[in-house]
Parts: sequence; C-alpha cells; structure tokens
Amino acid sequence: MSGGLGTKDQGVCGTLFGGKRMAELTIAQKAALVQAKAPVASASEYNADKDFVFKMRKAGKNVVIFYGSQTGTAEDFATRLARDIQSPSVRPLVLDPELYDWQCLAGLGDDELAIFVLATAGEGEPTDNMEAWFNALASDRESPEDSELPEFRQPEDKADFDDSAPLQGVSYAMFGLGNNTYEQFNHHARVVDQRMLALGAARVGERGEGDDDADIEEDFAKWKEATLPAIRKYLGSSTPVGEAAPEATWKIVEVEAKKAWIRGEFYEEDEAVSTFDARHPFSAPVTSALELTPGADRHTLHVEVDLAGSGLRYESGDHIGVYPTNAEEEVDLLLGALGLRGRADTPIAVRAVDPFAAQQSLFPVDTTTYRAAFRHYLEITGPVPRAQIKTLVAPYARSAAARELLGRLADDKDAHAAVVAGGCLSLARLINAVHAAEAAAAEAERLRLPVEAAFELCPRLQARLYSISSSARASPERPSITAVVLQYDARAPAAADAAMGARRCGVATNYLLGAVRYLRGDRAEPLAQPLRAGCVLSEAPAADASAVQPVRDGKGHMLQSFTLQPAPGSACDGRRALSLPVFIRRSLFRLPADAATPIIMVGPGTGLAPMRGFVQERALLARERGVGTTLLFFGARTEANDFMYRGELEECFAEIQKAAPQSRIITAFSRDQPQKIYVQHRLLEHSDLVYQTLLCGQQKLGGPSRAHVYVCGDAKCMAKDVAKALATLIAEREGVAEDVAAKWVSEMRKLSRYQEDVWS
Ligand SMILES: Cc1cc2nc3c(=O)[nH]c(=O)nc-3n(C[C@H](O)[C@H](O)[C@H](O)COP(=O)(O)O)c2cc1C
Repeated sequence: MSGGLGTKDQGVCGTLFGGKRMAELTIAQKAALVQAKAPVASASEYNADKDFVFKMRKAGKNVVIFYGSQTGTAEDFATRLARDIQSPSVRPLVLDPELYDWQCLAGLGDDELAIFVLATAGEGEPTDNMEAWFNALASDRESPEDSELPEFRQPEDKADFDDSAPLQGVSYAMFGLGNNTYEQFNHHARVVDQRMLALGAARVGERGEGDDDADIEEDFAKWKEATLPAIRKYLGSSTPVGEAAPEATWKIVEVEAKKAWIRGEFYEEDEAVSTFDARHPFSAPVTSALELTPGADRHTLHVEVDLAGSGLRYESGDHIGVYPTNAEEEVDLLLGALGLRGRADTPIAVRAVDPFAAQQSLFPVDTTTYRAAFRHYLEITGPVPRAQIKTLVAPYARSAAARELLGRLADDKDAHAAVVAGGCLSLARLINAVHAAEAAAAEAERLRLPVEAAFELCPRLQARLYSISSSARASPERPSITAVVLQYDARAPAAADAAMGARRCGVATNYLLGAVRYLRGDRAEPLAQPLRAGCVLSEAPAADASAVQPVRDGKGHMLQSFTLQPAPGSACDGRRALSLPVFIRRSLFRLPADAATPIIMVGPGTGLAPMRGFVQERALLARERGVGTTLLFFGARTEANDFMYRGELEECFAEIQKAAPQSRIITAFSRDQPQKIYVQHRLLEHSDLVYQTLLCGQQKLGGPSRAHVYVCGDAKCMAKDVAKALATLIAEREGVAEDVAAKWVSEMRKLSRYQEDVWS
C-alpha cells in the first residue's frame, strides 16, 4: 500500500493511533465495527460479543451507560457519570453503542438500568456511533412517532414478553447534549426518549437537556443532582448521593522500554490498517501549506493533503478530521505542575483497574510515556469543570489554603465562572494557582495531584473537523483545509502565568500553523539535536526542556512548538516533508444534483471553505455542461488584507458567468467604512438579484424556492441573521407576512434546499 501505515516513516501514525490495537481486536469486534455501518441486522443473527446484557451480567454490572458522541463531550460525560454513580450496588459499564446490538435492549431486567448520554449532530441528526440504533428505534425520520416496531430479540427470561410493547420492564435514564443555536435542539435525545417510552420502557427521572451555547457543565450537574437519587433508589442502593468514594479507574505501570525513543514516542512497525477512519486516521502527506492573508492581523491558513493510496474518498462539502497534538509548552506546563518533568519520558502502560471495563487501555497504544500521553491523547488546555475540581482535585488538598481555594471553586458556581472559566484555567494552570495560594505552606503540605487523577480528569484529545475547501471534482485526492488560527487573552485577572501570560491558543489551528511554519522554513535556529526518524519540532526546542518559552511574531501571535510527523521524501529545501493524521467525515452539505439549479452561497470568513469547493465545481460544470446562476456572498474585515483566494475565485466566476451571466461574487468588508457591513446587509441590498435567483424562472415564489441556499460560518449570529434577512426579503417581494416567509425558509431546510454548515 503506497503511503500507508506499513511504511517505516509513517509507522509513527500507526503507533500513535493504535494500528496494532486494531489487530488485537477479536474477529467479532472487527466484524462489529464493519457491521455497524451496514444495514440493521435482523433479530435472528445473534452474536454474543455484541450482546451487552450478557456482557454486563458476566462482569457483575447492573447499569449500562451508552454514549452518542461526535466530538467527545458525551463520551466524557458518560465516563464521569459512571464514576459519580458507582457504589457497591450501582455498578456501571460504559459502552459505545456502535459495537453492540440494539436488539438486546429488551433483555434488560427490572434490576438493571440503561442510561443514554446522547449528543445531537448535523442538522438534528444522531451521532455516527448511534446511527444504527437511531435508525432502528426511529425508522421514520420525518415522524418518528409513526416508526415501525423494531424487532427486538425476545429475552429467554421474560415469559410475558409483549411484541406490542417490547421494552416493557426496561428502565432507562436520559441526558441529551445540544446547542440551542441549532434549529433542532437536542433532537437526537428527544426522539430516542420518545421512542423508548412508546415501546413500553419506563424513564427514571426527567430527561436532561444540556445546552452547549450556555453552560452544559451546569446543565449536566443539575440533571445529575436531580436524577442520581432516583437512580440509586431504583437500584435499591442505600449509599447517599456523593458519599461513595470513587474508585480509581486507571492504574499506571512503569514498563521496560521495548524500542528506540523519539522524543518520548515509541517507534514501531505497525500492521497495516486497511480501512482508514476516525479510529485509524491516515497519515496524509502535506502537499501545500501557506498563509492566505499575510497582511491581515490574524493568520489564515491553507493546508492541502494527499490521500493517494489510502482508499479515502470525499465529496465537495464533506469534512476532514485532523488529529492535532498539544503544544510542547502546554505539555511542559502540565508535566511541571504534576511534578513529572524528571520522569516525562518514562515508558508506561495505563490499564483499567476493573478487569471487566469495556476499555482496558486508556490510550490506543499499549506503551507510551507521560509526555507522549499528554501530547497526543488528552485534552489538556480546556478549563477544568467544577464537578471535576470537586471529585478529582479537591480531595488531594492538604494545606488550608488549597482546601479553601479548591472548595470555593468547586462549590461556588460564580467563583468558578469568574476564575476558572473566565481565566480558562487548564489543569496545569489550576494546580499552579493552588501552589501560588499555598506559597506559605510547608513543601510536604502542598498539593500533589496524582497523575492517575490527571489522566482521569482530562478528556480524550479529539480530532478537529474542518469543512473541506476544495472540490472533489477538481482535486479528487487532495482535499484542503482553510482555517483561521485561534488565539485570545483570557479575561480573568488571575489568568496570567509566567510562561504564556493570559494568552490562550486553539490546539489544532496552532498545530497547523506550526506545520506551515516548518514547511516554509520559518524556524530561525537549526535544531539543537539531530532529527530522529519520527518527529520534528515546528520551532527550535529550548535548550532547557524545563523552560519551554513561546515567542510572539510580528502579528503579536504566540508561536508554540509542536511535534510534527514527517512524511516520506523531503520538501524542496531539504526539510523533511510532513504528514497529518486525517480521516473523512461525510456531510449532507451538497450541491444540487442538477447543475442548472441556481445556488446562493453565504460564506463569510473561513465560512468560505466549502463554498470555494462549490465554486471550483460549478466552474468545471460550467465548462462541461452549463450551470444555473451562482451567487457567492463573502465577508471579511478588509478588502486589502482579508480577501482570501481572490484571484482564483474571480477566475472561476469568469468561467461560470459564461454559462450563467447573472452569477457574481458580492462582498461585505466590515472594516472598510465607518459603519459595519456584513453579508446579511448585502443580501438585502441585492434583494432584486437574490429574489430573481430564488424564483428559478417562475413569476412568483408562492412557497419554498427551488434554488439552493448554503450558509457556512458562525452559528450564533451570522447564520441566524442570514436566515432572517432572507425571510425579510422574501416577505417584501411576495407581499406576505415575515413569519409566512420564515416558514418557507424552514420548509426549504426540510427539503435540503437551505443547508447550513455552521459552528458556534
Ligand atoms: C457539526 C455540529 C452539528 C450540531 N448539530 C446540532 C443540532 O442539530 N442540534 C443540537 O441541539 N446541537 C447540535 N450540535 C451541538 C452538539 O450537540 C453539542 O456541542 C454537544 O455537546 C456535542 O457533543 P459531542 O462532543 O459528544 O459530540 C452540533 C454540533 C456540531 C459540531
């Protein structure tokens, strides 16, 4: 396989992401992974490995917690919930539904409980790992209540099994995760809840709904507070809430190094992985990496990778997932706070304490190091949630000062919001803040957080998803990313620290900047140590590893150091080429099947990404067979500095205009005049053209337009304002009330003619 994980250079990616681990899965587990993508199996195909009730009973568990998670939050909540509820009579097992049969649900007894922790993805969609379960429970997506009865497996120990109410006798609890800026708020959890009740199951407590746009941690805490007593009562537990001492989940074993080290990483040949996906990303060589707006005050990047030989395919409008690594400065800060600098590169294995836990190894590799674990596998930069301070940090306070500070941050919501959330205090910064508060305490009294607690507290480092900014037709094997590099100053006064001040950096975009800088040859000094086969640093490593200090560039941007993976071959100046661990995620954001259909695209800032792919595609189609009117509304700060891809877009539009003369780019540069102008203002200014495009040649709309509208970018303000501007414009032109026009826009959404790819 060319460019695959079997090659020596790319083995690093296989090692990091557990190519070996895949090989260690049982045949049945591998089959489960494949089958989860396949159509729903019939009840007759029994497979004991996918029978979670059998698994629970074998492991002596009475609660199963299923998580539906796309970007890791629900998975993290599920794991934390398991820790919070465990007691001698409440014995939870956390499982990924993708690996188990929904048909076994009816087998849960009246002394057992299922808990669902379900995030909503897409436009009110289930997460990928709940897709099969959701399709079975709600076969009719339009009106779930009309869905057919799923065929559950009849449990042998339920003589009174009733086909018409197959989940009678089954109890469950439900917490949904969503974001109220999406029209279909918490749709996934709501539908599953509704279907479970309709099928005869009984819910313990109320359904909880977390809102990621407000304070999802607090929503989860409130739901737990209200629901855990009911759960304990249902299971006959006499342990009062919060009084069961949480058992450690992970144990760390320091092991013998097996092979050579590369800055804390093992370098091993891996068995080839044949299918690349989110669990097994492809190590894709970077073929282009540049800054799009060098004159602007922020860094905006274009990064293109090569999928050749991976078998990965994409369509215009899909997303690409990238696994970043944490900056060396952040890793170093945490190692220092945990007192681990001296042992940072010690080989360790991190195994489950519970021999029956579904996940036996915390990381996707058997052996790693403290440094590599924090670099590759754990989110270490986010603020520590209040509940985590209470259960995982405060119990280790020994000085009065630490007890006071941690107690306050754990119990006082406002103090937590001001100090930890406002200061974006990561675990390292929180520990350092405690150490500062207990400066007067004796050394033996100072907070020492065990690394096991840190491993438990930090969620798994997630891949970041980007809207692909190239056209699958124009560049089938080389998708590109367009991203603005994130940095900001934390607002709380106590946020500053010696290393980075109050500056906080987005993980993945700064990692991409590291790659761009390395390939461009920005690094001023040569590396202090020769490169070993396996990784390079984006910046020169500090002479003293205990004092990694970032520097600022001409834009005031803090430059962090990243461990980057080389790709085979070398870049033109003799530097090693780089690769990024990537996978493709399908989206529903699609151009109309008929190229003659007019389209209106609204993509300000990096919301331009998927639109760039669409524009490239329409230009090709214009040449081949003609296209309908194509409008692009693009917005940015200034025309001089922020008009990314300008030349290329104008060339494409020149081609499109030959087939559809009305087509054009309409720009809104917010800072080029005293008053702010945004894309929604331009939509209204150009209402004639927009309305004509929506009409699709008809005299009057009279209902939802046949044209397709695409919006990409900020969900919170821009996407809402654009939908409103469109409704205003339609209402005026059609002579109908604005709420009638808004309903037409909603109807267009249902017909997939108004599509959003938005984030908040
Ligand atoms: C691409 C995307 C689409 C989303 N769509 C919805 C939605 O339709 N409705 C909703 O309530 N929340 C939606 N959300 C918000 C997520 O449900 C919320 O952020 C949740 O905490 C994510 O959990 P996870 O990290 O486990 O996937 C969406 C989030 C993303 C990133």
